[in-house]
Amino acid sequence: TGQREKGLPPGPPTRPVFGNALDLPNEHVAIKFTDWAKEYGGIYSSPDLLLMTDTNVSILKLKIAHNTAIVISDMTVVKELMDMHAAETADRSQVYIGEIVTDGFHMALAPYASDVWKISKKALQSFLSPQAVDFYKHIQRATFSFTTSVVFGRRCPSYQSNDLHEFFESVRLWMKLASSETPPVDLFPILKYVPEKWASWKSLAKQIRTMQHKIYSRMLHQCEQLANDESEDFSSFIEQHLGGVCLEAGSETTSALVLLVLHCLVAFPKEQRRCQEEIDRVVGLGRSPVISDYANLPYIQAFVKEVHRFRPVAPLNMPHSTTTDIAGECCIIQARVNLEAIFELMVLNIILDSFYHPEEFLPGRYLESEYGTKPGANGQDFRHSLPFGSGKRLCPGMNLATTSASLHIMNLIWAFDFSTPIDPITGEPKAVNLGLESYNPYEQHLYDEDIEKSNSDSP
Ligand code: HEM
Repeated sequence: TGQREKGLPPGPPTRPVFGNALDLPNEHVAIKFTDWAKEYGGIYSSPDLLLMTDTNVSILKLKIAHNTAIVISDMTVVKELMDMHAAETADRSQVYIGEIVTDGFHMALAPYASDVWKISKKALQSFLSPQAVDFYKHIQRATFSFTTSVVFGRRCPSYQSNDLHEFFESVRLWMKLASSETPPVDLFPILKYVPEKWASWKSLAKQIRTMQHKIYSRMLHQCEQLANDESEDFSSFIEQHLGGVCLEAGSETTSALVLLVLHCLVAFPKEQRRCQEEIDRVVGLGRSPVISDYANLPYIQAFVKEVHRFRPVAPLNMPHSTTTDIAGECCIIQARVNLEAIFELMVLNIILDSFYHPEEFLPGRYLESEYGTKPGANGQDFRHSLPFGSGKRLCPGMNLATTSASLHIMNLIWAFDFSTPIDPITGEPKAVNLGLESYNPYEQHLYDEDIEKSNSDSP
């Protein structure tokens, strides 16, 4: 025990029984991993490693005991193992404490082959897809689904469903028919006798009638079928847990991202000013930002990408586990090995080669190249989804998180100035601590100085 098996990538020297467990600090394990990555390269191994995932978020601290952990910090290896061998590296190893707390119903901890993961994944795809994250459509779908479940005993889990599309199309046509485009037939009943070829409103009314009949009879038919077919209904227990999993996985992470952005706005006032100038130019004072504005705010987008790189919310990702042996170009990895894709992007040796001044906060790098890499660097294996994991376990809430964080960030930048308090002794703004320890407790004090904007009427 504690010895590195033959065939594993190189790694730090081990001790009998403990392996490398004693070499790991209690906090900020990512930094230790990063030091080892500098020494042993983009992939290395550590037998009998006691892993801690460190998310920079105080409430989430998982301890996972394993025999062997493989730490990856090289984008090409991430691509090979997590993308090209996605199915074989999509497992999670058992977390005993997690089993006690969740009875095995937690999607993020569930084995890849389990029903819990498969059912949860399918359910989340329907309401966390990019289309579903369009909030306006989402509200339409939710209210429609609520009514259909009461009336027809059937939810409408997707905005893509025919029922929903056809129904709202029929509503749109109804509205058109009821608008001023239609002559006032009830006021002038003689209009009823105008032949249809000169009264397009008559054709429209018949078209709506046909549509409605088709939709409602189909839904009734489905309802009758459902009464005899329970296979489509997934366990309410999983459903119940899924909501909790999303709350757990989604709320703290998204708020951590927004807080990290605020932290960097405070720490980098020049960049803050540039974000504000951009939003003032694009959105102006008369209304608050909406999600469609984000596409027109390249500097703010670059700022957020730089925050993801500079201080990732989940620098260690979540460990994946292998289901079979993998003979990759980079190495041979046995089954049931833990893969830790680490994203401490600021200091990784491979990343040091890819970015200009990687230790500095420079949003402009993302205006110069897609992934912020320096000219000539091999950026082909990079991707913007990296902070959300990889392969089959890629965060299903990525679109929701991106949309909701973007909305918060735009509105905060639009409405407020952010700064540290003035030091009463020096009369200067207090220094900003950008070290890892300053994440928690979150110490920065934020001030709203732009009262005019924050009080302005917004639609
Ligand atoms: C800034 C916000 C977020 C970040 C940085 C983030 C990051 C991550 C990461 C790194 C993983 C592990 C991926 C892997 O194993 O490769 C993950 C998994 C997951 N996330 Fe997120 N996440 C965020 C928001 C959300 C939201 C809003 C939801 C849901 C509403 C969500 C639901 C989940 C779930 C269910 C999993 C488990 C997926 C699985 O094991 O198959 N996350 N997330």
